[in-house]
Amino acid sequence: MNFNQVLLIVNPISGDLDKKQIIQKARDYAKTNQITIHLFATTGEEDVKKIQDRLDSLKIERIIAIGGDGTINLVAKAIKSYGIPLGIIPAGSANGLATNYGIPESLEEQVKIAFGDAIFEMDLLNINDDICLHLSDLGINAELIQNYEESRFRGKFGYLLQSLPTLLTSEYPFEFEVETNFKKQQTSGVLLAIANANKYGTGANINPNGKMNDGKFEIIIYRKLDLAEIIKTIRNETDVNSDVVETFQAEEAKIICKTPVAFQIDGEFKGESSEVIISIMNEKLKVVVPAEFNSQALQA
Ligand SMILES: Nc1ncnc2c1ncn2[C@@H]1O[C@H](COP(=O)(O)OP(=O)(O)OP(=O)(O)O)[C@@H](O)[C@H]1O
Repeated sequence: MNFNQVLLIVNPISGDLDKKQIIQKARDYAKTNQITIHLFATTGEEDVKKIQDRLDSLKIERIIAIGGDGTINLVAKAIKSYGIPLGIIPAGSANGLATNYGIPESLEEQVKIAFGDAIFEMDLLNINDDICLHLSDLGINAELIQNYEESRFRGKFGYLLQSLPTLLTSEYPFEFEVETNFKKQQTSGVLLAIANANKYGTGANINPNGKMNDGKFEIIIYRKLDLAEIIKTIRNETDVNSDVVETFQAEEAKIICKTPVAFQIDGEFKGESSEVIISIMNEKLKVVVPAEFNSQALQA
């Protein structure tokens, strides 16, 4: 281990989970390896600036984030220009990025990986001047996130509870004009995803051929709600019907919605949007991943 100063960033409310045990495991691991831990608990107010203040005053060499996708997103926003590797201990209701990296369920292993030395440099997307690591979308999934955020119930159960009401009240299909550096087209669909990664936190693999370090992203359009095709996607079958799902790659893109459509980035609802502009950021994020992920990614 060639580092000593670690900033442990914990979201105390994510996933409706108590983080004491996770923090203790990280402290135990650090103590055994003569590593110093600095603890920062997010507050939901100006966390990006507060994290940067810590990085400016302490000589931090490794950051470990404990939270869900929203937490990882805000940490990435804070640290992207510092070049410090980020370990992830998933503890949210949605842990999509951790699912993409194959971070295991066992806390023991998660801690070991977060302190480990397999580093993957991932692309970051700039979407309407916000940062996106994982997946963003317009349409029915963002409506589900909006309904979840407005409801009283947190965690996975909260999402389940909002699924049916979202389906019943959604005014899909939505009309999109998509312009990339390669083509321009009019289309309509229930969901338009902008994918840096492959899978949602549920494991649904909507973008099996996407790579997080290729300087590109994928636009995936679900034209209609077709259960058979959705099941194929979840099972990771690649012969999805192109009448239902269309995927194409881009390096930059602009999406115009005929009427404003619900929009989310990395699981955080961003309101309704009628224009979405996407590009790849100059900065990359160094993520500490399981060694197996890196050996597969570098072979591919
Ligand atoms: N102490 C806090 N109190 C309230 N909100 C917080 C706090 N710390 C961070 N947040 C907010 O938590 C959100 C990130 O939560 P994250 O996505 O990591 O967990 P989650 O369990 O998946 O979240 P959610 O249940 O909202 O989907 C961010 O919007 C962030 O601003």
